Amino acid sequence: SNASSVGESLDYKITGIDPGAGIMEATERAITDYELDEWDLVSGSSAAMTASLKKAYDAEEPIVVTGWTPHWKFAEYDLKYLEDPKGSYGGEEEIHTIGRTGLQEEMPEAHQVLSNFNWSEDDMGEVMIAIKDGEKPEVAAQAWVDANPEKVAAWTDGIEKVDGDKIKLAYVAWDSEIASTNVMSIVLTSLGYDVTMLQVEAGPMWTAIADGSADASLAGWLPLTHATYAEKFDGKFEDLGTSMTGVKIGLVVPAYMDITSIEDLKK
Ligand SMILES: C[SH](C)CC(=O)O
Repeated sequence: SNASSVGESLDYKITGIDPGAGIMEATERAITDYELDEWDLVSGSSAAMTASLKKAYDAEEPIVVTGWTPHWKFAEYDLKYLEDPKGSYGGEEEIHTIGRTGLQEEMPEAHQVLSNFNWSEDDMGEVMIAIKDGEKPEVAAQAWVDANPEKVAAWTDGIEKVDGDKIKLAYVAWDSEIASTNVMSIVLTSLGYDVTMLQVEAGPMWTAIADGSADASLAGWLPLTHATYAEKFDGKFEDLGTSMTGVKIGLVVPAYMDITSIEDLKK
């Protein structure tokens, strides 16, 4: 029998996430860069992608997903990134906190906490995995805050409490940002803020910060992943710095697949 090509075994489909995510733009770039002409990128959502990943993995079937680190899937499954010799996905990425331009003068205390916010892949992983295992996001976040008073104090020490000031945090339902936004919501609430978490798609998230309808977001993946949004809204947002470095986006497959590079998808 003729050995089916990788593409045939995958019906030439890459399982993506929400269409506005930067990883989707990077994957369209990879399809061009690697001349994957017969391939289609299927959009959906982060939750749908992880459901498809589980289904394929449990059946030990082939699958290629748009993946990123940090993410609980690497703790759950034996996965690997496909090498990206043409650099379609960039190199080391960072998670930035972004704020609307008036934030510092109007909400100095929140601006300071948001600027101070930083945590590790392990910190985020604890919250993400608890949520994956069925915990409500706000419960998982509260448990992490309760267990890490010294890490939270490093963000909030010396910052005056406020009296019910309203603040709106915009985010996209990526597991990483569900975790960080729920933790920050709890921390800002402990400082007296009345916090609203606004879950939107990536484009509307950046738009909300730029037009001031949201105050801040912990979901700015830069320098490459959200480069298009950062350029589009240049001058209309403030970069409050990184909450995590050494993060990554790319194409991810189960370790049981015997391909190692995006180049191998052409075979
Ligand atoms: C899915 S990554 C967290 C961010 C992005 O791709 O826009």
